[in-house]
Amino acid sequence: MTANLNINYRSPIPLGSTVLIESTLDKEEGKKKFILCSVTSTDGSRLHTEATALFVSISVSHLLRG
Ligand SMILES: CCCCCCCCCCCCCC(=O)SCCNC(=O)CCNC(=O)[C@H](O)C(C)(C)COP(=O)(O)OP(=O)(O)OC[C@H]1O[C@@H](n2cnc3c(N)ncnc32)[C@H](O)[C@@H]1OP(=O)(O)O
Repeated sequence: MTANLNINYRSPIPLGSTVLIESTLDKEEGKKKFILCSVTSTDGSRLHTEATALFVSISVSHLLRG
């Protein structure tokens, strides 16, 4: 479950262009997974977007609680 999501938009993505999206597991602490993500041009020369996210593992009952 997404607990936190931060996105920095560094440069516009031209409509119709192809981009490279890379995401990596930065670290894991118990139920918490910290993810890094970037969106670049396919040759990697231009950074479009970078993001960090925290995902927390949950049980099904967490969802049912509402
Ligand atoms: C350009 C790139 C784009 C990238 C796009 C990517 C696409 C992604 C797509 C995204 C699409 C989105 C679509 C969607 O996903 S939609 C879903 C959106 N998310 C929700 O609705 C989540 C609502 N929140 C909850 O259900 C609960 O709060 C959760 C499950 C998150 C935790 O409740 P739970 O009762 O289970 O656990 P806990 O409260 O004991 O916490 C456990 C641990 O976590 C730490 N903690 C909790 N919250 C935060 C926080 N905000 N910052 C920092 N830390 C936080 C907390 O301190 C504790 O740490 P520790 O004390 O154990 O060390």
